[in-house]
Amino acid sequence: MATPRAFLDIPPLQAAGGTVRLPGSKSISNRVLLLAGLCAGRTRVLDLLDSDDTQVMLDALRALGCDIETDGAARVVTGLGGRLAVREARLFLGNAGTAMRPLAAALALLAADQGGRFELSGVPRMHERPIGDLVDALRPLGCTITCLANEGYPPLRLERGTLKLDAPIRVRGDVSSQFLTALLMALPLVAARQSITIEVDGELISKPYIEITLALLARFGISVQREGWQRFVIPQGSAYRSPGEIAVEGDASSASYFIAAGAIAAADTPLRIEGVGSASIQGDIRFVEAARAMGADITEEANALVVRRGAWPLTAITLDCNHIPDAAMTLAAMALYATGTTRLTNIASWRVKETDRIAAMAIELRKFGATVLEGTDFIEVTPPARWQAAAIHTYDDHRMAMCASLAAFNPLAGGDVPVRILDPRCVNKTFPAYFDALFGVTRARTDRVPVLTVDGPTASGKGTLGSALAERLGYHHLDSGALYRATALAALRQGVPAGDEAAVAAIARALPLRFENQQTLLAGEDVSDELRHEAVGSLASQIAALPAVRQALVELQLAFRRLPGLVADGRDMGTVIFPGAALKVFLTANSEQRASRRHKQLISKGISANIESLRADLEARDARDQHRSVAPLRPAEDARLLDNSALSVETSVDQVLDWWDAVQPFGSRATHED
Ligand SMILES: O=C(O)C1=C[C@@H](OP(=O)(O)O)[C@@H](O)[C@H](O)C1
Ligand SMILES: C=C(OP(=O)(O)O)C(=O)O
Repeated sequence: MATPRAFLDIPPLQAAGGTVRLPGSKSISNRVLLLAGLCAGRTRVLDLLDSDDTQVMLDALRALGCDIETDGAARVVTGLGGRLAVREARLFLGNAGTAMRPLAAALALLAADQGGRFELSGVPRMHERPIGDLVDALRPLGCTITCLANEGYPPLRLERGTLKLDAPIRVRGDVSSQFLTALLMALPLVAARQSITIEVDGELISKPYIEITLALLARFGISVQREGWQRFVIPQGSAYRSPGEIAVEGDASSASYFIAAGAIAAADTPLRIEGVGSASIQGDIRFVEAARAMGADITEEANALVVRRGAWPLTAITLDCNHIPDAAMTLAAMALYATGTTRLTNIASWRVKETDRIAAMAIELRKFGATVLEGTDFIEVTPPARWQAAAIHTYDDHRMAMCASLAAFNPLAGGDVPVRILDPRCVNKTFPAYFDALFGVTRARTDRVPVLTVDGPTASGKGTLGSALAERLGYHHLDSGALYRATALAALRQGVPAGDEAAVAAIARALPLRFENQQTLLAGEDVSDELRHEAVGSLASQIAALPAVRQALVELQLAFRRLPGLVADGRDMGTVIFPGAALKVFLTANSEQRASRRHKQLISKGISANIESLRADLEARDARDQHRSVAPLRPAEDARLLDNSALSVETSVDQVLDWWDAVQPFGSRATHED
């Protein structure tokens, strides 16, 4: 399933269970990439996260002259060995704090020491995320840093300076721990001749992220000496040494959504989460303790977690969340299922992350009917007395989208409403396949999984329309014609004649067919092009008239109705297979148009064709389809008719989406600002 652009509607969810594999940790991935890029030689990185945040780091390293190869599932980074290969670059770092802050420190030191001019920028929100404390720590060292728009914020320009490293370096840690992390990762670059001391001013937040930094520095040969959280010393002569190969753990913050799903909805089957466990170096693994306090039953393995529903409803908690700032957002979503009021404190940093997360969470959770109280550094959530369907703004914040998806379990707490996630692609920051993963381990009542059917005669463009709609809605796509064509192809290959109904039905029943990445695979072989051949098409039309064959394919077609929804195109989708579909479209076009489209399609594939005979053939097929006794081709009584003879594909798609929106619980207004 492709994540749609505008919104994703999640039907009410009933249960969670099964196995999910986590993507790599963002915090580890970007640290490992930077350290591999700064040290000498090659580092093979396994299980790297592939997402927007790591993409900007990879692009930046490439722009700086690091060689990055793909070797099977691994990435191999050849580092700079502490010497700038490129003296000037403009680096775009999106909204990745783990790229902006550490790269700013490393390039500020390198540019000051070796000469150079680097500009670091990001998305507009990145230019509102503070970096002043890091700039203030680096300037006294002789780094030349200019804030190009507002003092204390990116974009930044970094240029030649004169380094003075004798005095301890002071940094504030109460706005973000990433400033200290940035210094710890960058300063070994200049620690050859003297030890370097960093002193933290004030209370350090998000401390466990410093533990990740120290653990990974150790893997790269740097052993930092420390006195609590106040003083860190990088010994003289420190130099990065590649570990050769390093594997990235699954992301513990990403695990939190599935831990929550298990705590809320794994009542029958446990939810197994693979990729992190008790051996994790990520602080967010301590989300497990918070989830347990709310009632989750969690068994920890070294690299996996098994979650079951424990206490139900969940128990409200009051918790200082400073140590788990990211995963704490998930507790706010779990609070929707708790008895009483959950209070999450010491989370002021939420206000300077991807969005003002305290404000955003308060506004959006209220839409479900929850009572939410916010303060400068806390949030209190009391569950809805009555659940309301809501369209949730995500503010380009991946965690807002992932947290909001958990509200779809509302049937387990007396609700029965779908959840609309606006701009769901924001999950690309750290977890591009989030919704696939979620739908892989959750279940809704079949009749709540929405279906949109598109029926119509041959060459009416229903396949094109169906797949475009599925893409826009983020739904699965069933091209039911392909099932008949694949049965026909299999029959042709096995020499079974169309007249042998029982034998063709047996082939249909056991059809080893899969749809994957726009390909149709028959027994593992890509037959997408072959299915379009006229011989296959005309046999398909003949066997589609056989009742036993149609019956054999019913189960297979019904099985396509999976979360989050289905667009099914064919000839009897709305009349026979999915008679309860929320929207049925009957697509037509005149035979002249259809013959001309089919002609173009064949010619573009290098297959010669005669337009007149195609048209005669189409009309003969229409007659056969309309008059067959089983499931004849006709519009369902409640179908919307769409004649696309004079319409572009985009116009047809927009028309159907308008109809679709009108039958949704939210109505079309819910997608706009409200
Ligand atoms: O160092 C890191 O990898 C991170 C530190 C935390 O930021 P703060 O230190 O700003 O709280 C966290 O929120 C962020 O997602 C990742
Ligand atoms: C705060 C986050 O990201 P960043 O690394 O950009 O700070 C986050 O992922 O929740």
